[in-house]
Amino acid sequence: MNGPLRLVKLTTRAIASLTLNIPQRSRGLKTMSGRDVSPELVAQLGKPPRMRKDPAFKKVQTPEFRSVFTPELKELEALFKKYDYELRIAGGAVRDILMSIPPKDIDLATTATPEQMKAMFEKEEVRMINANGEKHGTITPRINDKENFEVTTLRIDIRTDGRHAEVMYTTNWQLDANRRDLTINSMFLGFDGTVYDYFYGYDDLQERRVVFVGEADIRIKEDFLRILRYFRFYGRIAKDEKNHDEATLAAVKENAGGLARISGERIWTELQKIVVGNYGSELLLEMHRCNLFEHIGLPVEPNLEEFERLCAGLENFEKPHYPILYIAGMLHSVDDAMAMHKRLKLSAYERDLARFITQEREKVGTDYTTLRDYQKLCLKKYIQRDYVEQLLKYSNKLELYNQLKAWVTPDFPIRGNTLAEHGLKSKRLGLVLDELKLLWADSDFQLTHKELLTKIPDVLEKIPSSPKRVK
Ligand SMILES: Nc1ccn([C@@H]2O[C@H](COP(=O)(O)OP(=O)(O)OP(=O)(O)O)[C@@H](O)[C@H]2O)c(=O)n1
Repeated sequence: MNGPLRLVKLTTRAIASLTLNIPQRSRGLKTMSGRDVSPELVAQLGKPPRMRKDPAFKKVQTPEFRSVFTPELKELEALFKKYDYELRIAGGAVRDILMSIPPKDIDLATTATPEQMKAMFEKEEVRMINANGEKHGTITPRINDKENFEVTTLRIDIRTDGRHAEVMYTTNWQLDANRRDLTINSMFLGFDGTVYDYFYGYDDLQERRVVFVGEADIRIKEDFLRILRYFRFYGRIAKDEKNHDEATLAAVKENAGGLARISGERIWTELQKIVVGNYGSELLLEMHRCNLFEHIGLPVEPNLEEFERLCAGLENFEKPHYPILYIAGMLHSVDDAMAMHKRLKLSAYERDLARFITQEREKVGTDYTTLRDYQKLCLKKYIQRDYVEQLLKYSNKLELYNQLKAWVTPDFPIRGNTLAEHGLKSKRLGLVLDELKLLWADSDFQLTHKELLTKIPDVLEKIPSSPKRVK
């Protein structure tokens, strides 16, 4: 979730009822200010998730677990212990450790409130950084001027609007687990190696099963980006490309429109990880079947045939590939590329590559056949050499791709200012330069500075006196 959190206080009765997710307890819930608890929350109480009777069960002592214990983390743990607050590793890091993957970063969860943490760190003279995090319930101590840790207070989402959450702090670990997206992301790990798993995340991880905590529909409505997170983690965890939980897919389909409310940048970040991950192409096709495309800037009726051809061809090339390269296969035209850019806010590089590929791909095999053709393309002013290499990859031209990769571009013997000295200006100068480069390429890059200058009159003959703007 992003955006600031708003805190509300609930009555004791309301809190008690949240603990167990039992429907009858949801009736008549009020916040302390007398407001009704959100309908989503009440709905959430509608069906209790699969819950473990004995959630604290396993001692993990894998190398991945031990490797997270830097002296700084140990020091932080000792501090929380001294003040009698509980501290555990939370979410994604637990999932990774249990899969014997060293976690990228370690999120920590605690029973201490942000205020309590601040008081503790101030007293112990521990510097805190990123004061911004506080409005998200996260304090970031920097230990020994060496390592930062994000510590988030246990919380419950009281009210959500699909993007932001209104939260309440709690000291109940199960309630915090209950607000998380997937069962595999809902576990905690104590510093003695105990796994705290309330919703069978451990079993799901062993079985490579990707499901939401409780009802998928509710979890997705809390944050529609979770639709894409589902596909991303499916790629990371599942053993088989077609082993989706049917109820989950149904909820994804049902809530597809919610993605329209999520920012392009966040969608693109997830989408990129999905396409380059395991089963990337199959997942993209599944996302299409779930009617997600129109909400994430991709064509409602994508170029499936081209996409299939592209994915098969890319197998012949060494990975990784740019995510945008896969996506370009789904597009029919330059207009599709620009519409996608408008929605997803691609980088300038990605936008131009998508545009270049959709514009040039039909010329491969017709206008462009030899290595020389591609070398000439590389020499054009607005074309980066990398685009041309990507075009060859895209078109499954392995041999030409390798040849172009091995080609060292020789130095063009003429500079723009030499032409300026010959009275040529701006656009016309650029066009002459481009033409001379083509002649130079045709001479196998042999024409000298002097020889090229003698070609200028011929070149000028070919160029209209007031050229149209070239894109
Ligand atoms: N929309 C979201 C985003 C995050 N989370 C919870 O917050 C944790 C941390 O989120 P994040 O850092 O985004 O993902 P990770 O699970 O750590 O995955 P990654 O390794 O890709 O960072 C998740 O594990 C999950 O418990 C959630 O419930 N819903």
